[in-house]
Amino acid sequence: MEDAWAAGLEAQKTILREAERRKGEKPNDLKSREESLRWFSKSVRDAIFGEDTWHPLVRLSFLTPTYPPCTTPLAQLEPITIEDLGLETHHRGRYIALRAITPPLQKDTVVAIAEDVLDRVTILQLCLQEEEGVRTAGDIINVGTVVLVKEPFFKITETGDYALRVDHPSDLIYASELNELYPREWRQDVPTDAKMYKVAGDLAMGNNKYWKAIEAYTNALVSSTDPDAIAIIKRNRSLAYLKTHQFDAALLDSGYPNFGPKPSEKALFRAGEALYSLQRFEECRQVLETLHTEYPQNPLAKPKLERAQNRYVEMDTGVYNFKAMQRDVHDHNAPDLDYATYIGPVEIRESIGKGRGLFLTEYVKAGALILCEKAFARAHVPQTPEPGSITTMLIDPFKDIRHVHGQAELQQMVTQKIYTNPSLASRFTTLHCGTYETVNESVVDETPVVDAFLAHAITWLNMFACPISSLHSHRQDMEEETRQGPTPLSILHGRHSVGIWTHASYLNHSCTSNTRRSFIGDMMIVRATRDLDAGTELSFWYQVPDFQLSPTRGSQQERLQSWGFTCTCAICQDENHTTTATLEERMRIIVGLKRAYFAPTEDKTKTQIIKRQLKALNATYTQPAEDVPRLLVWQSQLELAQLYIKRQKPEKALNAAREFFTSLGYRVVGLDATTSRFEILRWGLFQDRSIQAFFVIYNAFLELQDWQNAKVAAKYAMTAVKVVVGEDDSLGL
Ligand SMILES: C[S@@+](CC[C@H](N)C(=O)[O-])C[C@H]1O[C@@H](n2cnc3c(N)ncnc32)[C@H](O)[C@@H]1O
Repeated sequence: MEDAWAAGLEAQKTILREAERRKGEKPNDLKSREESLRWFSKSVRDAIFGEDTWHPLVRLSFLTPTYPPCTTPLAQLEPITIEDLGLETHHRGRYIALRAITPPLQKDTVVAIAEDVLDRVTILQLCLQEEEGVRTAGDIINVGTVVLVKEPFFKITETGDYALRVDHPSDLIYASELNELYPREWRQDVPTDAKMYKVAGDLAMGNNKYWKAIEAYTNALVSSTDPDAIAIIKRNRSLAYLKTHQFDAALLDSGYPNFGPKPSEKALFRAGEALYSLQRFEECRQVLETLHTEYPQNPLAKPKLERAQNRYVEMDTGVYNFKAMQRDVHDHNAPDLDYATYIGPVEIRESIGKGRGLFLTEYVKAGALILCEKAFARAHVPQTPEPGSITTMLIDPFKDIRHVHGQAELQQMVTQKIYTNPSLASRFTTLHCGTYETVNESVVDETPVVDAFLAHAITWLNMFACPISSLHSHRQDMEEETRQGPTPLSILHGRHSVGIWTHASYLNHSCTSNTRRSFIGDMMIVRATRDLDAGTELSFWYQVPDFQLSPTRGSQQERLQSWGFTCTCAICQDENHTTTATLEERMRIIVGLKRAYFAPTEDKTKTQIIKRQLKALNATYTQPAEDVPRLLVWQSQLELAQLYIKRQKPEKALNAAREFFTSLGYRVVGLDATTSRFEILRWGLFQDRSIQAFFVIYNAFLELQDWQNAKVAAKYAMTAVKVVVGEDDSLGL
């Protein structure tokens, strides 16, 4: 099966790569209407029986070479028909009017057969349309739907058929009969009675057909002159927009911010809902306060106002009910949480050699909350897929890149989000896009111009993998570790859903990072991992620098390759200056350390061997650990400390724990025979397992009956927990 799949995929990629040769050709073998309908019926049958793909559990979609969206107003484009379309050609300066003659087939794209005004037919492929839950394929296109495709792209598909492919959502215009570009040939005697359209809209609303309702209300508005009727139609359309997640349009139709002398209850309510969904909590709170004051009998006014107030407080203070957040994720299995974004004391500015970066505007202590950010978009991928569930795969046949799992969905989600809610677009479109060249126009024909390829480039460079909750993964990792011994860090990360967080996206990578990200559902929490001065650039790991897993020179740079930069942090620079012989020597010692740890010898012998080998390992480093944290040392150092605790040697455990922290560049006092209180004078490179190291110290002090120092260790352990799982409120959950 796998071989056949790989061969099938390769064949499709070859068709796409070779298509370019026929660029500009007007094919003389266009399918007739009957042939096209037969092709469509077969495709539907194959889709039903899972025979439309080389692998029944993989849904493939293919990227085409990038091209910009149309930025010419429709009125300045000239019409074209199917027989004049050239293959692999973007028909700049043209538009084509098409009418669907079949219902849609939902594959990786929405597919239908459509005719032009000369009765020729073509396959129409609509890419990156809304998710089925927001808009069904039948609402996107159906028999009789008339669309105008701007600057149509006619191409050879991966199956060798010809299709008109629409990548940019803004290149697709739905034409109503009242639109002057609606082809004359298809015009019927259209009633221009506003009342009739309004009734049609109301009926559609009653049947939960919100897209139809929007179309009918829009037609009603075109032919309405009565201001009262217009206000009512707009309020109704506002609700339809809310139901279809078009919050900008819903807000506009509600009349916000000018509700007039006697604001309507429905207008206030709908404006409140739209503002809430756009996360404009301060304005939302004000509108709902008016609603509550003007219409105290409205049963929803008070709870909705309280909800908006809670979001406002979170946004303003960074104080969250983390326990409730964790409950939402675990008990209610709801990865998309209803909380506000908090942006701590940070600003975006230039970071030399790294583009822009995120910088602190004030001093913060280790563990401080920097960001608690709701995802701009998040594609959920279950950790353990249900048997038989479909994997989506986005293939770039020209660069031979595969984007698996949530990445294809994420691109679709962000593309639709910025198209349907243009006020949110700039948060996303201003993110780093590498070398992708963007178009200048953002609005044409009063519609946002959405570049699907820009969305792809940004998604690729800015997305992060996320577990359903870091608390949950941390517990799983701990259980795994108890059963099997330490797991390499890289295995613990990157098996998750993916998302975009538009503020966190400004953090650059450093292997010597000073913050850590964690997740609760779709909330990303970024905390400082050390005390940091104002003006410090914040960084986190894009990839964990796990030199134990891939010890060869340059392996970390390889892991970072897809972001298109070379890390020049102190650790990476030091690696460049270290001889291959030394790197090999370190790996020999590491192998010896692992062997010693898992050997069936008694703990006393084990500790002696580990101690000796750690000494040899430390001797291979030339730079002080405060400048270059020793990523190959800390893990064995922690194992040594844990062995001493097991052997009830608290002083030795404290000493080994001190060495653990020293190897990561920390400066600590109070873990030796001195009388100083235990204290971290300088924080080093944070590792998740600092939690265990603090617990070693805590247990050692308990054994020594040094309650004061045990308390200090417990406090540090809680800071570490907060950094790793995002919070420390729900430890008892
Ligand atoms: C998520 S964005 C980070 C913000 C980005 N610097 C900007 O200007 O918007 C990722 C991109 O930042 C740059 N970057 C991140 N870390 C870097 C580093 N350590 N050195 C150089 N460039 C880095 C790379 O271009 C990478 O593709």
